[in-house]
Amino acid sequence: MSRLDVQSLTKSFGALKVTDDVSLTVEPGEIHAIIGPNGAGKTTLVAQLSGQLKPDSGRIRLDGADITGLSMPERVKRGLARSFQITSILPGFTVLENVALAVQARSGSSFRFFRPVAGDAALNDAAMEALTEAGLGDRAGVVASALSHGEHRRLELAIALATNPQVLLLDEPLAGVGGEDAEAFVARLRRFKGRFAMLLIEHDMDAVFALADRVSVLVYGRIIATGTPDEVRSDADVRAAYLGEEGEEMADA
Ligand SMILES: Nc1ncnc2c1ncn2[C@@H]1O[C@H](COP(=O)(O)OP(=O)(O)OP(=O)(O)O)[C@@H](O)[C@H]1O
Repeated sequence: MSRLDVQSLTKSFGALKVTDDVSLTVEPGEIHAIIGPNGAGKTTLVAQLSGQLKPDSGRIRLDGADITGLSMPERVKRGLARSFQITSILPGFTVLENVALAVQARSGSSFRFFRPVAGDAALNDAAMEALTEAGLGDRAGVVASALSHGEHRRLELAIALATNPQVLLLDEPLAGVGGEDAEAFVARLRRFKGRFAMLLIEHDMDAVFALADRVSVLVYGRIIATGTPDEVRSDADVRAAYLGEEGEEMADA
């Protein structure tokens, strides 16, 4: 199992420092959640970890190896995968084809994109296994456009699982998912606990406090606190940063 180690990461957009000297670790098998108000820089941080965005300075290490300069496909090959907040699913393809195609594309072999997926048995087996684990095994042959929103989110999870992650970056996996679907999703993520590490960005405080081993709080690009859910919940700085509705939500969680 792998460990992600982030040291003094910084990133500015013009005069706006969106990632301000961020250091954190995701230990093997750990779920480390990042919470913070809207615009705190959570998505920008994940984009730098996944290789989508280049940091201005700082280092990202996976199992001690410096991956700061690696491309997204190279990071995926080493076991660092990202489940996307923005849906990147092809509506006209089946659920199974979507997983198989995405795995090909994300592992850097996008030139094979239009090769008949049905011919690649190993790829299909891996895709099917990931779908089953994500709770979509019975929808494999359905076109993706027929999926509900909650099923779409599970398909995104399946795509990430199919790349066999050691560290999985989850950017708001519960966005737009409510009620029982959200509870089932949280239960599903809990089952993966210990198998690979997860960095979880999520606004749903119930989910964060139910899942996370540690929580870091990002405010204006800086981590103001890191600790167990209980430690973070009782931290005065964190409560001040979450004044209002979310603060109450945090106190209740
Ligand atoms: N490409 C960009 N160019 C300029 N500014 C950007 C860019 N991307 C993000 N920002 C700004 O950086 C800040 C952090 O944005 P980011 O999306 O990372 O925050 P967030 O914590 O993920 O927010 P949310 O919880 O609303 O998703 C915001 O002020 C945003 O407007």
